[in-house]
Amino acid sequence: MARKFFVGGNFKMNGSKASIKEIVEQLNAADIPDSAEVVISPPALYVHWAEKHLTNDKVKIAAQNAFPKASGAYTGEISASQIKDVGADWVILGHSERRTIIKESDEFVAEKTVHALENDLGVILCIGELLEERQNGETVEVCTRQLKPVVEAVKDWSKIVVAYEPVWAIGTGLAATPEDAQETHAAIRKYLSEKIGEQADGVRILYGGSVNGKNAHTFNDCPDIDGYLVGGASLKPEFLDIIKSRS
Ligand SMILES: O=C(COP(=O)(O)O)NO
Repeated sequence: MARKFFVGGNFKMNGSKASIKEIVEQLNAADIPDSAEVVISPPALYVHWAEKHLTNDKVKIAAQNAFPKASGAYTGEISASQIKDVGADWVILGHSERRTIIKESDEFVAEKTVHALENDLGVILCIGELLEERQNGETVEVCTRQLKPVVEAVKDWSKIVVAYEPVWAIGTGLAATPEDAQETHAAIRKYLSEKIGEQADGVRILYGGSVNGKNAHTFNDCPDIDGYLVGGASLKPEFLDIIKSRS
C-alpha cells in the first residue's frame, strides 16, 4: 500500500514569537511537494500564533500534548478541544521526553490517544527504547509494550501516525542506521498487523532521532519508514531539505 510521506517538526520547548513566525514564513514561501504531508509542532503557547501566520495549506499544526479531559481543574494542562479551537489538527503524544521526564505511563498515553481521536485530532504516537534497553536486545519488546494499551483501546487507526524514536538517537547527532531503523519499523508493522489487521498497512511509521538535511535521504529505500519526526533540524532551514528528501 502506498503511504504518503509524512514529516513532523517537533519544536519541543524552543522558540519565540519572532523565531516561530520566521519558520512559518519560510514554510509559507516553500514549494512543498504534493507527495509530502507536513506538520509542525510549536510549544503550546505558540500554536495559535503559528496558525495565525500560516498560509501554506500543505502545512498543518500539532500541539505537543493534550490532557484526556474536555475541561476542568487541571492546572497547566490543555485539552484536545482547545487545541482544535485554535486551529491545530494534530497532537504529539507519548514522546519519550514525557514518558521519562514527566513519567507518563503507557496506559495514560493510550487514554490521551483515545481522547484526542474522539476530538478529531490526528495523533502522532511516539514510542522508542532507551539505550540500555537496546543494549539488552529489548527494543521490540519495549515498542510493543508501549503500543499494547493503544491497540487494545483504539479500533480506527486512520488518524494515527506512529513515530519510532530510539531515545539514544534523540538530540545526539547519532541517528540509527537505516538498516537498524528498518528492522525495528518492520517489527512494529508486524505487531500492528497482528493486532489491528490490514489497517496496519496504511499506518505511517515515522523515524525520529537526529534526522537532518544530510541524512534524511539515506532512509528513502526503507519500505517501512514512511517519514520523520524531526526535532532540532525542524528549527533550521534544513527542515525544507528533509521535506523535499523524497520528492
Ligand atoms: O525527539 C525528536 C527527535 O529529536 P532530534 O531530531 O533533535 O533528535 N522528535 O520528536
